[in-house]
Amino acid sequence: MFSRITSSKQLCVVFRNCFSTSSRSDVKVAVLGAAGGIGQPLSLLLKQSPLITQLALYDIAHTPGVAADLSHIETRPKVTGYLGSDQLADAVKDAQLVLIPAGVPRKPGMTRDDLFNTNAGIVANLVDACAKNCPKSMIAIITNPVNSTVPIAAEVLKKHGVLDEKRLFGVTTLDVVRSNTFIAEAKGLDVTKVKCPVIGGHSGITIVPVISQCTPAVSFPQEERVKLSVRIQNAGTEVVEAKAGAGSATLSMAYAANLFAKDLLEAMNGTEGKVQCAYVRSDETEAKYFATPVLLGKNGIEKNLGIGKLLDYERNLITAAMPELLANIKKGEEFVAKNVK
Ligand SMILES: NC(=O)c1ccc[n+]([C@@H]2O[C@H](COP(=O)([O-])OP(=O)(O)OC[C@H]3O[C@@H](n4cnc5c(N)ncnc54)[C@H](O)[C@@H]3O)[C@@H](O)[C@H]2O)c1
Ligand SMILES: O=C(O)C[C@H](O)C(=O)O
Repeated sequence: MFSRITSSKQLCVVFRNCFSTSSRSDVKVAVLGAAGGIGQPLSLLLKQSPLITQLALYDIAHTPGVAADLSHIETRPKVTGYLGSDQLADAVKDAQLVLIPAGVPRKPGMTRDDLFNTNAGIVANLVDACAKNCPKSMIAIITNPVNSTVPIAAEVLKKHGVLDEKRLFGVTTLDVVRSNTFIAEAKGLDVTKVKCPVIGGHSGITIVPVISQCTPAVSFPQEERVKLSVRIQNAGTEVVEAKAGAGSATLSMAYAANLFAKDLLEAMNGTEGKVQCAYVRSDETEAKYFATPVLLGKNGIEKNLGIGKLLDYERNLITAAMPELLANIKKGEEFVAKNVK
């Protein structure tokens, strides 16, 4: 091939074609809270994506350093840093995907709902900027309490008249990642082949692992199934306690959010068959928001794949989750009604 090249212009074309990626259009991804425990490793993982052309990093502290550091990596996304509320609009302007891990994490003894008072306002403010500057963007909320911050985001977008429920996600991928890991460990399976859906919400008993739908199929005596399900529900707390005051899951969360973002970006780019569990607007149960597997497409959620067949035990877990989930959703909606103009 190279023997037939006669000019430097031709060489450039060959070089570009050899190293081109599957996507040629501009894809801007913004991370809000990019200097945090999740934000930094997540941004590092996103910096490795050939599907992203601009990686916009926003935080209220430390983004110039994080952006300068990441910008030296020899990968496709161009990194830009934004610091403080004056630069928020530019950070999200025309983004196709906004990932939000901004806000405070738990300390031992706290529930995710204990973060509501601090994080509700942070999420409302960041989503307000998205509504104004990138109204068609996919928005993926990581900030806890996810059960409430997703309804908050929806209500803010609704106030601006730009809510598209197919483009709003609560990121619950870490629950799936944990289930896959724990099941593979328990059964001695290749963890890369294990896929276990987790549905419901993202806090304590609202997390509902559906081990009966795991692939490959696995069976457990009931006592062991209960123990494993409870461990999955409490896995976040396991990390909070191990970190002993220094925060919650950051590295595994960055891995999980990157997995979710990768599948969503690929689906937006036309790859078919990408499925992830996510906490989304739902008609599956009486809860307005409920995590289930969703088929991703160019415009976000192509199809909600639903709850599927459950064991009585799993159905009972949903029943037990419902009061807390409904209260969390109501709390988020009421926050916007009372506090956001
Ligand atoms: N969805 C999940 O599965 C999951 C998993 C782990 C953690 N989380 C949640 O993610 C959030 C972040 O966790 P972390 O460990 O990265 O916390 P962190 O404290 O390490 O980082 C949070 C970052 O947010 C920034 N920030 C605060 N207010 C902001 C604002 N108004 N605008 C922009 N940035 C702002 C901070 O400066 C900080 O850099 C927490 O709420 C945590 O509970 C969710
Ligand atoms: O447990 C937390 O507070 C963080 C996160 O929601 C998790 O599941 O690790």
